[in-house]
Amino acid sequence: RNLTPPDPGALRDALRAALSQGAPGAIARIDDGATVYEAAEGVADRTTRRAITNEDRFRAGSTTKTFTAVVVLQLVDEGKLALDAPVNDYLPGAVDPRITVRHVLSHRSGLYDYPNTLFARTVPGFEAVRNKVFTNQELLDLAVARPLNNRPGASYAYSNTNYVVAGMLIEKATGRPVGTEYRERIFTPLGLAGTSYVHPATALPGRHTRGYLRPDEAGAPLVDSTAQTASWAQSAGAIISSTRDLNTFYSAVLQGRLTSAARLAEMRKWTPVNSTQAYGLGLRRRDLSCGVSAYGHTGAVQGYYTSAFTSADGKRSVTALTNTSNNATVLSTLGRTLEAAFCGPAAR
Ligand SMILES: CC1(C)S[C@@H]2[C@H](NC(=O)CCCC[C@H](NC(=O)C[NH3+])C(=O)[O-])C(=O)N2[C@H]1C(=O)[O-]
Repeated sequence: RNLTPPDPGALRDALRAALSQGAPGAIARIDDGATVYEAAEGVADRTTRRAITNEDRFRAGSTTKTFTAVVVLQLVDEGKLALDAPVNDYLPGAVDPRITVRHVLSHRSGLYDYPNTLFARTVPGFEAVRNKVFTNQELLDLAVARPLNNRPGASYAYSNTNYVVAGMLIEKATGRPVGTEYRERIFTPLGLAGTSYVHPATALPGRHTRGYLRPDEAGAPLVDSTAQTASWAQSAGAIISSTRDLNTFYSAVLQGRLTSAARLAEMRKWTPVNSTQAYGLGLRRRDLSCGVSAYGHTGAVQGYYTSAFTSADGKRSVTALTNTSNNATVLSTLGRTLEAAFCGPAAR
């Protein structure tokens, strides 16, 4: 399907709206074949007032889940994991014996989402973990202390625990840390020079935007959440990236450059989330108002909201970032960058 050209004005307007709703800064980049559109509004640093640009790296949150799913699917291609095998075949006694690898990648395992407990109170919860280093088992223990949300396979229920388990599967199958697998299987082959996995280091490498967490209490000042281990997230959300790199990555995923065609087809087996959204394996599908569907993921880690999506053929991608979080209005506004990228002026 030939897409209408992107609407740079709508892209800029979406970022300006995010600033009016509390984001100190916002950036977005569209890669449409060889044509690049960029927008940037506001500041990367509220103290120095330095302007944010698309050169600024950021905590990419749950877009990490797509990287993790790609590595798991590569291991399936290599015969080291099987999608419909029980997780416990690889991690004895780890979870309910009915849960399969496919269940965790599609958020249908029923495993409890432990951030609901950790971050029930936003800033106290964050301050309690920002310098902590968790083992995967400690995070899993937080989850299995609670009953399953649903019978494994019965329904969709988003849970970071699923991608902690996926990271454990990668490390068991390869004998290496997930960061090594990300780097050797994805970052280096795709030339993602602005993308890294530095857990548990708290500093973001290279030029980056600071992140600002909005407290629950109305009117309370933003909290600078830039420095954190992100250890609560790891293979569920600790990758650092850039707008350029996430556009390159999602384009490569949908063009089948990282997995076999059969495994990409598995990624695109959809579980409905609502009337306009579905979840595959580490991949979201968003059905837009203009009839176009976009494929990618969103992310929320303290101080950073990310949205990264590409077209069905991977030829047009858009990534956007605001350097604030715990602000549902801003997260919703970030979704407008999809309409700007894939629906063109008619959507305004
Ligand atoms: C489904 C999401 C949006 S949330 C999920 C994951 N992030 C988390 O689970 C952390 C959420 C708490 C972070 C914090 N919020 C609170 O503390 C609220 N009390 C904030 O906003 O910075 C991620 O990333 N995913 C996004 C995704 O996949 O799109």
